[in-house]
Amino acid sequence: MEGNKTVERADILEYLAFSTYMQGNIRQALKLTDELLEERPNHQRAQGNKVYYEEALQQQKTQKRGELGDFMDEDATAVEKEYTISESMGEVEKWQIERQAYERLCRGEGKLSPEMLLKLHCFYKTGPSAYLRLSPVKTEIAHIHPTIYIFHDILADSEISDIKELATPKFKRATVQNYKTGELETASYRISKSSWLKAEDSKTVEKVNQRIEVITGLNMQTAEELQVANYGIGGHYEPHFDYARREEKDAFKSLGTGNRIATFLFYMSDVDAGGATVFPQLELSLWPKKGTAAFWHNLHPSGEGDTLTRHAACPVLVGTKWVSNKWIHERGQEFRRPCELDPRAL
Ligand SMILES: O=C(O)CCC(=O)C(=O)O
Ligand SMILES: [Fe+2]
Repeated sequence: MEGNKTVERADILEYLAFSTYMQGNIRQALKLTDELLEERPNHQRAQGNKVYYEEALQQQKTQKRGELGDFMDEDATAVEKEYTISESMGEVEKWQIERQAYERLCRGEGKLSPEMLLKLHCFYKTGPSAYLRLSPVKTEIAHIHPTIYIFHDILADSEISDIKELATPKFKRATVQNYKTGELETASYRISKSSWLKAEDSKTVEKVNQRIEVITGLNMQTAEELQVANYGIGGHYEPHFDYARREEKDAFKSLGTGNRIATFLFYMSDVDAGGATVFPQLELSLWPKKGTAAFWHNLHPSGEGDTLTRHAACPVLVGTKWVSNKWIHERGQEFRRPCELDPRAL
């Protein structure tokens, strides 16, 4: 990419401004146009667009005052489209803040605090099982409280090709669960293709499941099958929890294995640009690297959901992104990750 100088920065800024405008974020479109004009003060279309965006912004402000009250910020256009229905202003504002963090982290502009950075470290995980003693796993701590682990060189290229080959013929558009009706449906906030692989499907899938068990110390008997997902350009999954909240109707009921206690996420490709997994409340972006995996607990040891684990898959900008997820459930972990009475215990 670095060597490819065929596109002018000014052109990128112009297109980016227009597409940002089309998504409803006029203020950002104006900001990008100002940036373009700083570089090219005589850019005619940019001069015209600036006036146009300024007027649109003014118009939007007047409209919004009528609809939502004086304190609504103009940046909320995109928010409004999906969120006005019955949510209170507090919810809208929260959504807006999260949206800004999501976009910032996707651009790679997250900043972990110096205190956090001091605590991050790497080590070889050598126990407790004999497997790990013989074959230690390169482990990186990417965040503390909640602890987010990155395991390096955890999948071989040959295993990745096997998994891709098995998954591809079964791909379907990915769905989400409607939290009111419990139905699975497609949604514009999750764009990818996915399929599920059983351990019985192949020796590779069976071995991969065993590896997750050894590394996490958690029981795989109650885990979901291995989900494989592929994101094309623009593919993404907006901020969400992997675990079910109390108000969600019958989530995971048919499985009978409780909530999703933990997530194990394999990266099965590098991504040329975009495609990070981001945690908006943690200032954390994880960049896909073929053969690595991320792991975190979604629930506190009390069984209470850890809201800080809310995360998203950023849009792929260049290239394609492959991941596979193993969602590990509560049942079967009673002695491996014992409960705590304190709801917030770590
Ligand atoms: O693809 C990613 O980076 C994250 C995917 C994810 O969060 C999910 O499928 O639940
Ligand atoms: Fe997720």
